[in-house]
Amino acid sequence: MTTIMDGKAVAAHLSEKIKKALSESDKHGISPKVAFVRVGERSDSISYERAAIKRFEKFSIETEQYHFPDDVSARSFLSKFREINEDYSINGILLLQPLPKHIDMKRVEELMNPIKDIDGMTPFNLGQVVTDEENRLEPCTPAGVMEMLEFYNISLKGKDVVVVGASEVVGKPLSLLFMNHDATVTTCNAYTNDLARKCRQADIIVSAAGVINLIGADHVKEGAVVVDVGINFNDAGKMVGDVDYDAVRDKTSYITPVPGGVGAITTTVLAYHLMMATDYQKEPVLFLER
Ligand SMILES: Nc1nc2c(c(=O)[nH]1)N[C@@H](CN(C=O)c1ccc(C(=O)N[C@@H](CCC(=O)O)C(=O)O)cc1)CN2
Repeated sequence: MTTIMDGKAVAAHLSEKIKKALSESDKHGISPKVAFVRVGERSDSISYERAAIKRFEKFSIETEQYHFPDDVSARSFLSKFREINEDYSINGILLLQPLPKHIDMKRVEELMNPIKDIDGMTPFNLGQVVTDEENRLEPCTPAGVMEMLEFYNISLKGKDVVVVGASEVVGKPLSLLFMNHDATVTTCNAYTNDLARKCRQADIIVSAAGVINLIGADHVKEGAVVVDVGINFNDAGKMVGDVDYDAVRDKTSYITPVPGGVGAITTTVLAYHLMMATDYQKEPVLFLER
């Protein structure tokens, strides 16, 4: 029997913790604020930002949006970014990725205050994933995958995991999170030979490649867990994942749909990270239960 993993249920569970933290922070007169920073008009960035704003509004969390044209000079962008970073009223920053090529992402990552980095992209926060520190700010999508697996009591120790996609925002940190749980991880990329054979060896497959129908029935062994992190839009403008869901579903023990799977958790993780970030910034007034 296949269990369809429900991202909304996981998000609802996490939302309770956020509401509790918000009510505690309110008692101390603390109102968290998040800044969204976007350069250009990429449709994936716009839809992620829109979804995140909607989520924050549901929690009545204040948001500020900073939009720059695609051709903004690197100098002028970095100068404004510095201001946002140093603004004491802003507790968390989400920088929509990717940036246009003429802006050096490494410069921005190094510049961002790790304590405001609610999407865990700075070298400091990624380093904390490597060393498996507690209470860290990790990238939201990988964190959402872990929340999903934990919610459904899927054990990771000793499991063979294949992560398809090696991006800095999802694939690489996600592979590290699995390693921290004592899983054996294979990280595949666009050059991987015989992807189907590698995937068939996996107890858990996570696809984060951004390629429609990349994972078919031939990639999945009977009883495997399949997590689809892909957010793609097909020719009809419908949101679809990387997995050929109808072809794969009956072979799996657990599977995530798109939409309604991991994507439905990510923005709630972002809100939770904002509470963590605010909590650190307001020490010694700690209001988040750990
Ligand atoms: N700083 C980052 N920027 C971007 C990231 C990221 O992880 N960090 N990822 C992409 C995300 N993305 C498209 O590529 C994207 C993600 C989520 C949504 C969305 O509409 N989410 C909905 C629910 C979707 C679902 O149920 O699966 C929601 O959260 O309510 C759109 C696009 C872009 N940039």
